Amino acid sequence: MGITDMQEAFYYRECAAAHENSPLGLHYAMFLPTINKQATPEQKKKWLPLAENYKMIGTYAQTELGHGTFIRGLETTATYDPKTKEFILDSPTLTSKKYWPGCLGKTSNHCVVMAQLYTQGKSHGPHMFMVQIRSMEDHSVLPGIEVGVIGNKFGYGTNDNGFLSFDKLRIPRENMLMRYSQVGRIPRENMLMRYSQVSRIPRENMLMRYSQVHEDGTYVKPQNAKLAYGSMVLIRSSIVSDAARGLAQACVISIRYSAVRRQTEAYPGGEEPQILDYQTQQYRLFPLLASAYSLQLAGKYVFNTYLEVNDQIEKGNLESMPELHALSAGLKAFSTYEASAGIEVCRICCGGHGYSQASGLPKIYVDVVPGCTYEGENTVMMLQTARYLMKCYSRAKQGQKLPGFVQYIGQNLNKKSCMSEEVALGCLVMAYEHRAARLVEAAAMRMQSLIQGGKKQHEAWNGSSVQLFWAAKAHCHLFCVKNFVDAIQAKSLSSKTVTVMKSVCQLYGVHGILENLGEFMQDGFFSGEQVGYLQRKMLALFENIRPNAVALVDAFDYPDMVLGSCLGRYDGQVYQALYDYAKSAPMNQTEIHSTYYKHLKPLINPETTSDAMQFAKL
Ligand SMILES: CCCCCCCCCCCCCC(=O)SCCNC(=O)CCNC(=O)[C@H](O)C(C)(C)COP(=O)(O)OP(=O)(O)OC[C@H]1O[C@@H](n2cnc3c(N)ncnc32)[C@H](O)[C@@H]1OP(=O)(O)O
Ligand SMILES: Cc1cc2nc3c(=O)[nH]c(=O)nc-3n(C[C@H](O)[C@H](O)[C@H](O)COP(=O)(O)OP(=O)(O)OC[C@H]3O[C@@H](n4cnc5c(N)ncnc54)[C@H](O)[C@@H]3O)c2cc1C
Repeated sequence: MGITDMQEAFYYRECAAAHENSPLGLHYAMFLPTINKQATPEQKKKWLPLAENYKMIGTYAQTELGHGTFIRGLETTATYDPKTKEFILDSPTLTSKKYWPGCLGKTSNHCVVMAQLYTQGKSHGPHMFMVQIRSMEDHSVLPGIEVGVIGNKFGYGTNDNGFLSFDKLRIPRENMLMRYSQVGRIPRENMLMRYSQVSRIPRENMLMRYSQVHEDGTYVKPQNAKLAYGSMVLIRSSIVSDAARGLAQACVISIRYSAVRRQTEAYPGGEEPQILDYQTQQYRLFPLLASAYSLQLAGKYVFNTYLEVNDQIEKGNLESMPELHALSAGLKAFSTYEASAGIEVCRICCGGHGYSQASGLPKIYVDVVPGCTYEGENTVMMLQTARYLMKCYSRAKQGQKLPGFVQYIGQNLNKKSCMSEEVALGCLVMAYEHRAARLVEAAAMRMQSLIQGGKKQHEAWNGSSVQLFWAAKAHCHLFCVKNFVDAIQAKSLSSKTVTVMKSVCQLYGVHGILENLGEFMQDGFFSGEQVGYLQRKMLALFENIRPNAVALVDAFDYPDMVLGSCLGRYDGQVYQALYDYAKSAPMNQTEIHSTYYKHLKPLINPETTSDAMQFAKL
């Protein structure tokens, strides 16, 4: 299609087949970026044209039957043979078989494989290798490889997630993609070596962007071992917007439908009101609308931060890697948790029709919810963020200045809320900062008390991990609230837009406090009276947002073809669309279904079963 920008290409594909996870999804989302980010210029020159022109079609094969989260526990091995300058890839155990990678089972002819690197008898941890798994002539599986699909899943039916194992497959050193810290360049004649691959291929197939194996097998380690995790950080940074998009689309469908659907007399003999006028419907949907706006802003921020930090990394400055990791890991978890739960609420708010595929909501849900698992299981990601927050806390206690969004850590916790009837945005931010700072401190105190009580570091960590999770979640929630408030206050929006968007932002902050009241009140930061202000403000904001609710979802500007929903159509012709959808159901193409003759007729009219048997033989 000639679109070069990754995001634009994604939107184009979304329009063509919304939430139909593409069998080339991993090719675009991880295989191409991994070559781009983990490759040397020479190797990009060799592979990118092939991959961009769909000669090499690939995926990112890291997860195994036995390990997904714990990358350092992966069992696939890549052992360097200095005699032939090759790596021997092997799946030594049942649990080492790659399992889950998207587009692996039947589509890809290459994959980037994460394997434990062994050279000169020593292990150097997980590294990436470019491996051809199918012939580029006839797509047959190459010798030494077993590959297939993993079978039906909760969703993702259009993606051939697969399994893959190696039986002492020899691969070249050529693909260790390396641009920096090149100690001793790969001999030129090896670099541009024609890329052929069956059994004996030179050692250059190892992705050597950041680390390298010399021809004699000497290993040169990268500036930071986590650079090899870069592709995951990119996807995590993209998933936040992806989750926001799913939640926004679900809000469009459920709020438009709630403006069309009328149900139950408002009073005896009265007309049936739009269900959007029920306060309980507003209580469930309007905060989700606010969350969709908040997550969209958060998604933009984290992706822009990724681009900035990745730029620095490419120039050798790794200083902001930890902060980017903590931000992307935490927001990936926070956004997919919020979006998945929110899409389900949107579905339920549409009653029976929400349960129909005609609503478009099940498809959005099964497309977004695996985001809680892939690219780093959410709890594990939150704990990674907590790990970073603990380090910030101890630095704050030593009087060190903290970067960016973590400056609130270590603040004075004795103050009380400034919340008044007006519910100022600044008081909302202060409340979230206080909550997060308090939970970070509580987790740190818990860790310290366990260690002082004799627990080892890892025991204290596990014994504090619930509080660490709470702290990380509060940190991410603060980020989203503050980022939303900053956007409202910074935006040069028209006064009308600011008024409406300020209400949406206020609702996001107020609702988040009321839904997590214990964490905000545990230390008396809020008085009971101030909680009353918040409750009254929330109900007032529902009334304030109601007249603009449909306009606020129309503003997301998703075309009907992307929503794929009879309930969320722009023209509101819901019932005709549902009826047409039903009529078009394949089972309605015949008046009597063939199974009647075989299974029902013998029960209903046993005497005429013989006709049925005749029919069954047709
Ligand atoms: C276009 C839009 C598309 C959007 C939709 C796309 C759909 C895609 C479709 C589906 C696609 C699905 C595709 C898939 O699913 S692909 C498979 C995805 N799999 C994962 O994400 C695995 C998750 N696990 C991990 O990442 C690691 O094992 C973790 C991180 C958990 C531990 O790791 P490890 O055990 O090695 O480390 P450590 O815990 O000892 O910590 C050691 C230190 O390292 C630091 N550290 C750790 N990690 C990073 C990092 N990344 N950058 C910078 N630093 C990092 C860490 O802060 C710590 O620092 P310090 O505290 O010591 O200072
Ligand atoms: C739709 C889909 C697509 C995928 N695509 C790909 C792909 O293209 N390529 C690829 O390589 N992989 C892919 N995966 C695999 C995915 O990356 C892993 O499933 C994910 O990383 C989680 O690992 P796991 O399955 O081993 O879960 P586990 O880590 O076994 O998680 C199980 C439970 O254990 C808990 N747990 C694990 N470790 C810890 C810890 N340290 N502390 C506290 N709790 C812990 C988790 O919180 C979770 O509740 C895909 C998965 C899905 C569902």
